[in-house]
Amino acid sequence: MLLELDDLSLRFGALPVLQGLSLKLQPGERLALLGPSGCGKSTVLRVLSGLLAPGGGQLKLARPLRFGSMFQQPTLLPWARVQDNVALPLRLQGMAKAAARAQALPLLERVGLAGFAQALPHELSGGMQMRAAFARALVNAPDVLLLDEPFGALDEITRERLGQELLAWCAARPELAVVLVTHSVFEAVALADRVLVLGPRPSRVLLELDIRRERTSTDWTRQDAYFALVRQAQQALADALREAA
Ligand SMILES: Nc1ncnc2c1ncn2[C@@H]1O[C@H](COP(=O)(O)OP(=O)(O)OP(=O)(O)O)[C@@H](O)[C@H]1O
Repeated sequence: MLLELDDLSLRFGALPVLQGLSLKLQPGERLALLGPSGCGKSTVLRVLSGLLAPGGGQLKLARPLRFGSMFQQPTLLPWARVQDNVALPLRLQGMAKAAARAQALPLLERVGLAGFAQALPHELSGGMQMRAAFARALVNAPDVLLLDEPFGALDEITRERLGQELLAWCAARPELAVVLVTHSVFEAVALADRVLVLGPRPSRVLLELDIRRERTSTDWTRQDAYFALVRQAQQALADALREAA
């Protein structure tokens, strides 16, 4: 076990957001979180990374963990070159500029942006900016990647391609664990090993789907089992939305 949330509860002032939420993450596992808008998915990511303290319950870490994060917007510094944007987490850890830049370069190559190291963010397309954000999330060799709707603002084709690149990256780094927040049931079942459907606020886990048991190595998103799991998650989500309404 890499990390565990045990019976988490959290409120913002008078607003109870999470109540009795438990989850576990194993090394190398990809976990997707689905749930109605505002149910607290981003809040769970903030608790996992230590940005928010649980109100009740516990966050247990197997050891001190490194986290990398990526959001719906690339959040690149507009005045900094792509290479410096990617190197930023290392600079914030105190690494010297030259060393941080050198460490950023192979990641830029890996995400297909080697030729754009000296470009400014506005010179990149939306998909390329997300690639730069992906490289930045990976530059400090994280144990856990926290992804908050990272492909949500992209067109369908770029979205699918980046999803495939995420899977390729995970295959190359078998120890890397991922928590993916998404609104897309299709994306969750396509990319994750396990899918958790959260209920309306105060939120807890309503349904857990184990994708690994069913997943095929090739053409997974064309299999009947894929669509059966998508339907199951859709049903749970529809129930949660009805409850929320
Ligand atoms: N810092 C904060 N202060 C007060 N309320 C907050 C804060 N952060 C989030 N909230 C509230 O907590 C609830 C959960 O927010 P959160 O962003 O975690 O939901 P979400 O499930 O990620 O939403 P969405 O799917 O729409 O992105 C919302 O009602 C939100 O308004």
